[in-house]
Amino acid sequence: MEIFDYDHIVLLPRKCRVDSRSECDTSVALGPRRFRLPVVPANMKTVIDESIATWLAQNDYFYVMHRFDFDSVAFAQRMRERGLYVSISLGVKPADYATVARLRAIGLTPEYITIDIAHGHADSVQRMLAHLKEQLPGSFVIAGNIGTPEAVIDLEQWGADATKVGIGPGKVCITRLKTGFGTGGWQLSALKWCARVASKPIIADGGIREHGDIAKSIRFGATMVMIGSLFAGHEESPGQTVEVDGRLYKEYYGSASDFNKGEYRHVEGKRILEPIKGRLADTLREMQEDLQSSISYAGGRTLFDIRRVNYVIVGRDNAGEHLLM
Ligand SMILES: NC(=O)C1=CN([C@@H]2O[C@H](COP(=O)(O)OP(=O)(O)OC[C@H]3O[C@@H](n4cnc5c(N)ncnc54)[C@H](OP(=O)(O)O)[C@@H]3O)[C@@H](O)[C@H]2O)C=CC1
Ligand SMILES: Nc1nc2c(ncn2[C@@H]2O[C@H](COP(=O)(O)O)[C@@H](O)[C@H]2O)c(=O)[nH]1
Repeated sequence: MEIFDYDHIVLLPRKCRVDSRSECDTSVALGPRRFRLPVVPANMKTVIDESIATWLAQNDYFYVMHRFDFDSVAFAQRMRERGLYVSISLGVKPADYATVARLRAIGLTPEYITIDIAHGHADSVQRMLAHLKEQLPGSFVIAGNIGTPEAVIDLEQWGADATKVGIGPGKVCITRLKTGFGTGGWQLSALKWCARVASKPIIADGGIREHGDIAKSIRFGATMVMIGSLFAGHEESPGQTVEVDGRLYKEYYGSASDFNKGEYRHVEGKRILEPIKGRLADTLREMQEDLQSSISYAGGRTLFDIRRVNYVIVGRDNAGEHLLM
């Protein structure tokens, strides 16, 4: 198996089929809706809050609200009152079952539910998937996080409508250091490996450092990418603003960090500072423009035309040209 990450891959252009990049369509369907970009901010406390979720939903972007110290049912009701789609996160503990019961009691079926735990290839996820399919059958359920083809096959069989791939590639992840496990350092080839067996959409989660990494994820089988660090440093990001030597930063911490948990137990995340770089809307616009360029370099007009291109591996022992998957 080839092992590589985002840094090691360059995609190869094909003859251009458009006169302007504005002809290239970056939109993607996921479940019941179509979104402007195959990009979703991570469901983390320092990346998304209710006001960002509302803005994203109003502007046809996908969002997944985080689940930490947060009433997901009240949030879902407020989104409904605003006429917006609902996309929440769940764990697998009794409190998460209580959330499902409350949603059912008020007759509110979220369009999207993301089951999001550290080791998603687990009986606890199978039980929650079965429960959701019984109690809220109208919801599109994303389950993770996982990092192997076996896990993709199991989660899909257990009822997941999409899987989320990525264990430890994130910027504030320390899973690989603390446990020795994960897809950190080879996330892109782990994605390729998982995509080969997937029959449903994959969300590639973690390790995106440049806008071009979005196109690379699509090339290797992702339908959507989840991004934390690139979104955490905006003016409206929920993390605390910190000034260091006259420069402004936003704090960005892992969901499994002591900063999120409030205690130092089973810590697999850390806290860093991201330089503040303007407004979220401007970054999303730039991502869209860059992805339109990617589609044009792929000789395409629509997002998944990117999957047709060849690639080279650079800066690795096994460098060389590679044909289609
Ligand atoms: N993508 C990644 O690499 C990682 C992401 N995270 C994120 O951090 C957040 C918190 O995650 P998590 O702590 O799982 O959520 P929760 O605190 O909701 O815990 C979920 C459940 O899974 C159990 N659990 C957690 N890790 C393992 C494991 N390795 N083996 C067996 N059981 C486990 C927990 O029990 P107990 O605590 O008693 O073991 C708990 O019952 C999530 O958003 C998750 O996605 C966390 C780590 C890695
Ligand atoms: N191992 C850990 N992974 C975490 C933690 N908190 C979040 N995450 C994952 O990181 C991505 C974001 O990655 P980035 O490279 O875009 O910054 C996020 O979606 C989670 O899957 C954590 O505490 N430990």
